[in-house]
Parts: sequence; C-alpha cells; structure tokens
Amino acid sequence: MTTAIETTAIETRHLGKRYRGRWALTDCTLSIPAGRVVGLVGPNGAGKTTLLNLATGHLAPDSGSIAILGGRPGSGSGQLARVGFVAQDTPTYLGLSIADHLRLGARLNPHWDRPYAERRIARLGLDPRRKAGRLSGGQRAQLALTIAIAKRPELLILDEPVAALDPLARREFLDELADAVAERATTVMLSSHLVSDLEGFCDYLIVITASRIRAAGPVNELLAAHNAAAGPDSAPADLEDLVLAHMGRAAQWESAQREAAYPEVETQR
Ligand SMILES: Nc1ncnc2c1ncn2[C@@H]1O[C@H](COP(=O)(O)OP(=O)(O)OP(=O)(O)O)[C@@H](O)[C@H]1O
Repeated sequence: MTTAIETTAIETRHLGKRYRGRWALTDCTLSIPAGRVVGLVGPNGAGKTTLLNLATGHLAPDSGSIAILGGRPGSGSGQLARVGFVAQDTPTYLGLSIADHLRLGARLNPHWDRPYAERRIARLGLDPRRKAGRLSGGQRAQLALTIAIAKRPELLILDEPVAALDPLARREFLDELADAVAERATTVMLSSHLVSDLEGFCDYLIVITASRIRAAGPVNELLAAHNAAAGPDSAPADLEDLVLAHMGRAAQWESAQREAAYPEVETQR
C-alpha cells in the first residue's frame, strides 16, 4: 500500500529582507504544501517581488530562513532544474532568436518538453527566426513563459506573469497553465494585481501589505472564515472581496501604527 505524503513546497520561518535599513519583508512565516496554485497579492511595494526573489535564491535573507522543495533556494544545478522562474521584466536574450532560446532551454534543462515549446510558439503565431529584441513586450513575456513551462519544473514561480498580456492572451495563458500544472501536480506561486484573473485559478492565497503577510491559506478556508465572520445576511464573498477585506484591515492597522508613532502629524491632517 502506498501512502500519500503531502510534502511542503515552500517553508519560511520569520523570513526577512532589508534594503538600506528598511524592511521590505518582515517576519514572514509560511508553509505551502506541494501541488498548490498560490496567488500572491498586495499593493505596489508590498514585498511580493522580494519574497519571490528570496524563493529563487536571487536574494539572500537578512533574517529567518527559507526552504524550497526541502533545499536552499538556488543551491546547485539539481535545485535549479526543479524550479522555473519568470521575473517581472520577463528577461530574454535580445540578440538571440526564439529558436535559439528553445535550443538553449533544451540544453540547460533535463526535463525539457520540446514538442510543447514548439507547439506553443507556433500557436502564438511567432516566427522562430525572430530575434527576441524584435518582439513586442507581450510576445517577449510569452516566450519567457513558454520556456518556464517547457522546463517542466516541480515549482513554477511567476512574478506578474500576465501583466504584459492582452485580456484574451491572459485568459488563454492561465487556462493553459492550469492544464499544465494539473497534469503534473506542479506547484505554482504567482503574483498579480489582477485579482479577478486569479479567481477560480488559485487554490491558495497570500495577502501581503507593507512588508507583512496579512493572510495565508487555502482559498476555500479563507473564504469560509470570511463568510462566517460576515454573518448569514451578507452575500458570499468572492476572491476579490476577500483580498479587499484583508487589505482594508491591514490599512487600518498601519494607519493606527503611524498615528501611535507620529501623533502630531496625524492630528494636523
Ligand atoms: N533594490 C532595492 N533597493 C532598495 N529598496 C528596494 C529594492 N527593491 C525593492 N525595494 C523596496 O522594497 C519594498 C518591497 O518592494 P517589492 O519590489 O518587493 O514590492 P512589490 O510588492 O513586488 O511591488 P510591485 O507590485 O510594485 O511590483 C518597496 O518599498 C521597495 O521600494
């Protein structure tokens, strides 16, 4: 008999990152099971990119710890092969063609899915001979996303992956991503400002504001707790209501903190 063991994809303990004395991420403790599709939401400057860069090993923590698939982020080729990452600015090699990028992907990644990559580029109507520097911002994002999925990682980390895509391309990409992750039980963590796009797609939510995690957990549990607190007379909340409620509470808390720290400034307003 085999026993299903739920492994942890991302584990952080009091994780923190500071830039020139200011905390961009503070006291972040998370335990995200493998196989989840995690939406990371929060306002500009909240700390989303900082958390994702700590998870990929592009940044080192200033406090606490982080483990990715049981290992240190970005440590060695084995660990790198297990994690796919598309940064916010979807970097590509501007002087290389799309075909060059796919060849490079094949050479660098042990589980490279060549048919998938070629099919997706063809479906997008992109000429493989085109240099990345001659693609539009959205097309470059599509190339970077194709490479990240074709790598067939165990964990896919995407920083605002749909920001550069038009609404139809956004929907198609998220549908395709949902299929790809369901097929292989890939864990995905993606940040987005477009909460409506995450509805029905993410099954785990992290809300972060002003460098702190305000809510983290399975979407159905967070929604159930929110609806129970709102009472039977309130309409059931959707993901957007949930995020706005957490952000609203956090904003009130931050304002109270500021008032306590600088009482004269607040009363002069
Ligand atoms: N290299 C850096 N040097 C100094 N401060 C930085 C640096 N990178 C980020 N910060 C600061 O850290 C905080 C968190 O930034 P981060 O990029 O993680 O936010 P974010 O939630 O991803 O924002 P956005 O939604 O605008 O992309 C911000 O206050 C930002 O100004």
